[in-house]
Amino acid sequence: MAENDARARIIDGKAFAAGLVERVTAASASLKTDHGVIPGLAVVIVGEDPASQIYVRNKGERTREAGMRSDTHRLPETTTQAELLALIADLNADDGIHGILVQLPLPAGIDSTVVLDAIDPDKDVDGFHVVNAGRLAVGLPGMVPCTPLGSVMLLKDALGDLSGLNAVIVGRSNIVGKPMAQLLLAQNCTVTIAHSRSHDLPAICREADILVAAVGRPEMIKGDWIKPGATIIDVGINRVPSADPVKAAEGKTRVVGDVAFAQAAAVAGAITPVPGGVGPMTIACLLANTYVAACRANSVTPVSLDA
Ligand SMILES: Nc1nc2c(c(=O)[nH]1)N[C@@H](CN(C=O)c1ccc(C(=O)N[C@@H](CCC(=O)O)C(=O)O)cc1)CN2
Repeated sequence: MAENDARARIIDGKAFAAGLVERVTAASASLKTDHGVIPGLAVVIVGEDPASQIYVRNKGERTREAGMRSDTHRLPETTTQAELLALIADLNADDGIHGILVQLPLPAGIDSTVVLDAIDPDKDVDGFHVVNAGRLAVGLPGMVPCTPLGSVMLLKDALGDLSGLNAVIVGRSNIVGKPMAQLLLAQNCTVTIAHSRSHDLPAICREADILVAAVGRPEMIKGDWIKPGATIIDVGINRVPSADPVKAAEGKTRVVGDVAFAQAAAVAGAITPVPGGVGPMTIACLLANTYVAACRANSVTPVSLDA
């Protein structure tokens, strides 16, 4: 089979995310009608990072389209940590705001751990607060990080029951790798977290029924690292020069994942594309978390957002 003869099923994260957003929109409308509550999300961005500006604009648009309140706080690059913490304190105290998100990365000089841990854990719709990491680890209800949450939704939709499957996660970040491991453990998978220092990474990956790539290295995971029929979740979003040398010389770029897609798709059973796989689930899950936070703040039982 030629390298680009894809035979894996393509997991359409864009379509799944659109369905989830529809369900969140309907649930939020009922929350307003039945309880007079409009979910409110505050997004804080510091500095001018161009990619972050786009993500934040998209979050604002999606939030308003879902019928929620959206406040965006754009702070200059020169903002001090104390000023940012003061804004977070105000948002923590604002009863109309149920979700607070500080866009990452933050400028050098601001300690993101201190900032994220200043957010009220019940408003921490990113699920990055240490209290939410702890809740996830011990199986208590909390806020679950959006990218891992969306990835598990895609896996359950693709495979049904995940019990007993071997899951290998490549990447040990606090915002993807570690919470992904907790979520897959909760689904009764046998979980391995591998990383750049793991010995014989290809051999570890070849054991995976479910392979989650979250390393941030363009196309690092090759086709011969993949067990035939495995399900691949590619969390990577890497901007690289265009494949067309003329366009590349003009500075044009394209987005690729952490997995060499064509090679992997020739071996895997199912795979998320980049773009259009896990990425769209991140914002859809952010809206879902904001809806759930608004329900909890008003002692309302959230409706199921399952498909
Ligand atoms: N506070 C947070 N900061 C950041 C997060 C986060 O979840 N919380 N994640 C990323 C950025 N991000 C959202 O903020 C994000 C990135 C990418 C996508 C997405 O849908 N990507 C598209 C491709 C986009 C492209 O072509 O450039 C896709 O995969 O289809 C959504 C959200 C870092 N910061």
